[in-house]
Amino acid sequence: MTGMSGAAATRDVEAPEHSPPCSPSYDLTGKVMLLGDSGVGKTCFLIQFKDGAFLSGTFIATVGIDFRNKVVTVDGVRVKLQIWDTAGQERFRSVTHAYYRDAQALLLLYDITNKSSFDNIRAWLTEIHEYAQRDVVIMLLGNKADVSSERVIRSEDGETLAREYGVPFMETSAKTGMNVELAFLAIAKELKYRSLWQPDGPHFQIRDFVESQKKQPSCCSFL
Ligand SMILES: Nc1nc2c(ncn2[C@@H]2O[C@H](COP(=O)(O)OP(=O)(O)OP(=O)(O)O)[C@@H](O)[C@H]2O)c(=O)[nH]1
Repeated sequence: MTGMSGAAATRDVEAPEHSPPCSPSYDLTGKVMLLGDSGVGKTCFLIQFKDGAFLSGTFIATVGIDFRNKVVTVDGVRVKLQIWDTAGQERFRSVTHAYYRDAQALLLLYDITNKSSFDNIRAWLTEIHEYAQRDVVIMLLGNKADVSSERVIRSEDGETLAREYGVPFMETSAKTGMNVELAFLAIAKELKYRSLWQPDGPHFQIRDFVESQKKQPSCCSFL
């Protein structure tokens, strides 16, 4: 009933009068995918958002694709985010391509301590443009911002790349939780805005919202 396909989130239709008197626990749904090289922290990012916990210890690569749901409330509207955690390993790409089409939003992660994960962002964006909806919401995230001693990608480099592609950007930490909730909140707000859009209604710019709300890592970028 509340599932969405296509580029815009859908509103729940009102239940017919003969339906049982239970209201759905959300007003909109949206499908979000986490993308990026293996090891950038996609699974940890999702678990931090969903459970407020950080998975440390042995790294177990995702096999194929997995998902979790979480409802966030933005401006009184409950948005159920269905979040798909994809495997970053090359051998699973053909599996994940099939899921791009229905996604309303994509969180594209690199690891600030891993240069190749940053260099591969352009290839990820090419893939996104090939397989995803044209108006999919994309956000670029530089994860592991807590590991400042091993930083190899400056925050400015992330900013510059994001500006080139016209997407919002912030650095995040799945370990400390920095900016994790904000990333999903911004997506939920954008989906709500698109779903309720009216020519004379309020205006929402996801990039401005992210810029005004994002936290910077406690230690500045010094590279
Ligand atoms: N310090 C720190 N470590 C992190 C962070 N996010 C993830 N890690 C670590 O990075 C490793 C990889 O994390 P995952 O979340 O499994 O990476 P992934 O992107 O899901 O990898 P695939 O499933 O192979 O695509 C794990 O050892 C995590 O503990 C972070 O924000 N900070």
